[in-house]
Amino acid sequence: MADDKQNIVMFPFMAQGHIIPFLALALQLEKISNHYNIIIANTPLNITKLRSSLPPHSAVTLIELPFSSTDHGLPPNTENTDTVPYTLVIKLIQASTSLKHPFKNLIQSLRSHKLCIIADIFFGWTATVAKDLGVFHAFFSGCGGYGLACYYSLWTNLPHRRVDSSDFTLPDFPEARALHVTQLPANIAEADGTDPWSVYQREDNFSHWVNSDGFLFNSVQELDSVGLSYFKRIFNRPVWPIGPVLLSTGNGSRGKGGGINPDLCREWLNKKPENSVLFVCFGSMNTISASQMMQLGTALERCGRSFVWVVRPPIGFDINAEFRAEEWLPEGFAEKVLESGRGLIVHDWAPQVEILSHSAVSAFMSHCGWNSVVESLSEGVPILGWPMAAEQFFNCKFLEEEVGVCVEVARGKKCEVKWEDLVGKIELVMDESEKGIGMRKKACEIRDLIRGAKKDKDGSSVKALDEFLAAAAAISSKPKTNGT
Ligand SMILES: O=c1ccn([C@@H]2O[C@H](COP(=O)(O)OP(=O)(O)O[C@H]3O[C@H](CO)[C@@H](O)[C@H](O)[C@H]3O)[C@@H](O)[C@H]2O)c(=O)[nH]1
Repeated sequence: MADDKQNIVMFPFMAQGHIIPFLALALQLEKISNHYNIIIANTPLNITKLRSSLPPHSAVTLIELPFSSTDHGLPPNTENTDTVPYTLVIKLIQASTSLKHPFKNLIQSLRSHKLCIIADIFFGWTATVAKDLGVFHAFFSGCGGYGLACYYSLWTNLPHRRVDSSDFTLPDFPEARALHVTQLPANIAEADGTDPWSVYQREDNFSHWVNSDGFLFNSVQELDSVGLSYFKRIFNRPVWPIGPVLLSTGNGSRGKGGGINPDLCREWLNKKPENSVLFVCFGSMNTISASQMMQLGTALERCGRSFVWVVRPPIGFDINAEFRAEEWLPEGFAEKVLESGRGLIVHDWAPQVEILSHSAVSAFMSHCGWNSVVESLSEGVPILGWPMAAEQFFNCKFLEEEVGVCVEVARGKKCEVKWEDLVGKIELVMDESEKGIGMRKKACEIRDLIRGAKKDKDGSSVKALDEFLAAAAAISSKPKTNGT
């Protein structure tokens, strides 16, 4: 690699929701300038998948770090959260610390060049590796500032363990106001500081964050200032909101490869009137319970709206197994939907960015994963929030209470859901009611704000990325004194 170029080593956690924004950022950096050698490091199977997602002329280099899932008590070939049930995700996370030595070796081998590391927020330990070797390091958060602030504060303080009531506040993030215990992901609700999740987050992850040089966020300053300022306050480090970083149409197949041909999907949407379709999708790794699925199916049947619904086997079944519509959906639902053409049931994976950008789509029922949030709001599509895990509950709260572009329809993978309630909320957002009109208008305002952040050289996200690259170049050009 040419010496005058800066090497940027990017290291996402092994989950589609993390790899997608890293790949999007890698392609954006590649487009901005040919002064960078962009390297994405990951485990062999993720690298294979990434290779097929790279555009043909991309010069992004992919580097495999050795990893054997069976060494860590995981099933063979388990290298991504999309192939394991949620209960095994912690094992995969713990196993990821075995990448420390290969990662350190990689960084050492590249140290004679200008070098910068952009690592995942689950890989806190990379900041200490970087500090030891005297290499510039930043985290890139695929989560928004507000959601991650709540998530970080909860793990580090476990405030819900110290109160008797169901409502509580965050000691270092009062801006979030009251949280309710039902808004906690299962692993935080159960955490006591000694469980495997707490130990990983506190010891292998968060305790290393002080060693980083700053934080990149797939977010927008004008939208997310409160959450972003939390990280400036806690870490006294620069925060660069550079979003939205999106994988646009034409990047070939992503994720699991696609359960529907994007052309067919587009043709189906082309036949629908503007603003008439509800899109239902719960991210790259989540699904709902069998009873929730039945209620949602009934709601979609009764509400009379057109819809695209990405389905996966319900909780308790192998998420990658074949979908049994006759068992998990209301009787005759799939046939009726097909005959009437009112709905499109997509198995496992749909071209989400393309669907959300279609003018026929009016609302998005989503688990509020942050990629989904930015993809939706970038197109001015309001959200029916059904948070399920991680920081999704706080994203949903933020979007509903602070931004006004979301209505929460359900909470978690175990809650009781009634089809009548779902229909009511779908109507609320999609109807010509005052609330629906207001929410859609607000979503369009946020879309314009987001687009403004990426526009020309004065957009806040454009400037933030320039500032980050300048900081990385300045620090990584200095002669290294520490590290061996
Ligand atoms: O059928 C599908 C399903 C998903 N996607 C894409 O997959 C990504 C999903 O990301 P996200 O919406 O953020 O959901 P998760 O996969 O659940 O994301 C994880 O990572 C996010 C960012 O770090 C966190 O906000 C979430 O809580 C965490 O679960 C998005 O780019 C979607 O466009 C598709 O293209 N088609």
